[in-house]
Formats: sequence, structure tokens, C-alpha cells
Amino acid sequence: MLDDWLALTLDGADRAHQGRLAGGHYRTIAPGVLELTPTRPADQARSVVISAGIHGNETAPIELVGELLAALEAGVVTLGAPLLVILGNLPAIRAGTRFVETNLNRLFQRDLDASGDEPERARQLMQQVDDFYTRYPTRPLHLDMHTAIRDSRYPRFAVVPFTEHQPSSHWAALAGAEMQAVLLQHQHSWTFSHYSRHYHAAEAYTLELGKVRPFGANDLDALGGMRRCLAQLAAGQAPSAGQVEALRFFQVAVELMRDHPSFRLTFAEDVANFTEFAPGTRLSEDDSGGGFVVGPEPLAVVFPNARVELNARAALLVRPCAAPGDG
Ligand SMILES: O=C(O)CCC(=O)N[C@@H](CCC(=O)O)C(=O)O
Ligand SMILES: [Zn+2]
Repeated sequence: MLDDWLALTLDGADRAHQGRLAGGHYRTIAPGVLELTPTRPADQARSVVISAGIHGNETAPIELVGELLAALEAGVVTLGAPLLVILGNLPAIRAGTRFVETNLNRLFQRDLDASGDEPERARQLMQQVDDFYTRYPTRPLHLDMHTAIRDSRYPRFAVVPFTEHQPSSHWAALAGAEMQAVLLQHQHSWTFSHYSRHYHAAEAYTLELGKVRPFGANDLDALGGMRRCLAQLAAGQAPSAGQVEALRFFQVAVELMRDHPSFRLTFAEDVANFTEFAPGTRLSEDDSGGGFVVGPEPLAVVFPNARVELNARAALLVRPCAAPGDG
């Protein structure tokens, strides 16, 4: 039963799974990787990668995947599009931690030469995505679902990875999924959504869907728009459109790196994502006299985390911008 796949996978019983469902069939093609194939794709069908659990303690997206699979199993949703459903970091999900040895979401790079469990998993997932988009090249889309460590002025927001040749984005569909803000990256970031956008010209986003909470403690009522969007994509329908004017757009201006062992942020742990700091405010410091001070324009902080690995991203500093015109 498709319903069992999620529970069995999380329990470590990764045996092969396949079966039929309304509109098509499914099979596991790697641990935590499920392919769903429609008998006849709908007219509006896109090739959709849905990933969750790239960070193991971000459980709301995994619960959304569970709801989608249950709706497909029950025939409430009829499969009309090829789907690749991925649970990213299985050992970290089982342990309830962001990662085990290193952050999986910085490893999606074709010439990656690191070794270890997470680099191996990144290679396996890159191969699965390559194979899927080769089998199903039609209008590729990748939604990589996460939750954030901190509170946020906009709890639901999309991060748009940077590529030189930007595939078109559909802001109205993001608004329809009840995203509240869009954050445009300014440089390559080697995240999972960046992989699909950069190497496959897929429309791809990292979606932040509220705050990190354990299984059972998530507010899934706040994610009704996302639930509907996933069901529509699985059915091969165009997702509902919302008001683009309701979305706030931001552009990354600076990526703060933990570039010294004594790196620290100067502001409180409970400062929410998108909190703005005035010109002249010191945001970070270290024992070597380094640090960052806000320049002549205010900057807002997103994903601040001083406890990252050395030379990893410790925060994004962003400024409001207009909606790029292609959506
Ligand atoms: O809340 C945080 O500090 C991190 C939440 C998270 O996992 N965010 C993603 C964003 C990926 C991107 O920049 O596209 C991450 O840090 O991997
Ligand atoms: Zn995450």
C-alpha cells in the first residue's frame, strides 16, 4: 500500500514497494525515492519533483507528503502527472536532526568530491533527478519543501535559486499556494532546488513552510494552499493562481559566512527572519576584529545561524525589490 511507504521508509524497512492507484502506478526506485507514473498524463501535466526531509528535523513537509500519498491512495486525487517524491536525509529524519555529519543541502554539485553518507546521498539524489527529468522532460518543476529554524515575519516563503539563465517563474502559482514572500538568490548556492534549476532549467524553489517542529506538532491548517497546490500538480492540473500583489519580494544583497572560528552574531536568538536592521548596525563580529556592519541602506536578516560549519553560510542579508517581470 502506498500509504505504508512513508511509515515503512521512516522505520528503516526500505523494501521495494510498488502498486496501482487511481490514474497510474507507483514504485520505489531507491530508499526514500518513489516514482508515480500516470497511465495518461493530463493536458496540463508537468514533470514534478517533490522533496521533503532534506533536513531531517523539518517535519511539516513530510506530513504534507503523507497527506498527498494518502489522497492518491484513496482516489481522492487521480494521478495525472509524473511525480518523483523524495525523502532526503533518511538517517537524519529518523534521528530528528537537521543533518548527521554535514548539511545535505549544500552538496548538490556535479563535481562534488566529498565522501561520507550525506555526500553519497546527494550523488544518489542528483542521479535520480537526472534520470527522472530525462524520462519526463515536460515543463520540469521541483518543489523542495523545508521549515525554518526561526520565527518569520513571513512564515511561508519561496527561495528562488540563482542561475545565469533563469527559467520562468510563476509568481501567481506561489501566491495561490499561499506563499507570503519570495526571496531571490544572488549567486549559486548548491542547494537541491538550485540543482534542478541550474542543471535542468527546471522551475525550482526551496519552500519554507513555517517553523521547525516535531512530527505531530505542525500547524498543517496554515499549509492548506500548499496542500491544494501539491494535489493539483499530482492531478496534472494547473495550480490555482493567487494575487501576485500580495507577495513581498526580496533580493539577497550579502551572504554572511562563518569565516572565523569565533564568528558570532550580535543580535538575539529570537530575532525573526526578515527583521530589518538600520544602516550602521553591527550584525556580526569575531576575535580577529572582523565582522559585518550594515552599509548605507537597511538590510533584513534571513536564516541567521552562527552554529554552522566553518566557511558555511551564517545568514542572508536581503533588501525589498520589485517582482521580476516573468511571472
Ligand atoms: O531556518 C534556517 O536557518 C534554515 C532553513 C533552511 O533549511 N533553509 C534552506 C534554504 C535553502 C536555500 O537557500 O535555497 C537551507 O538553509 O538549506
Ligand atoms: Zn531546511
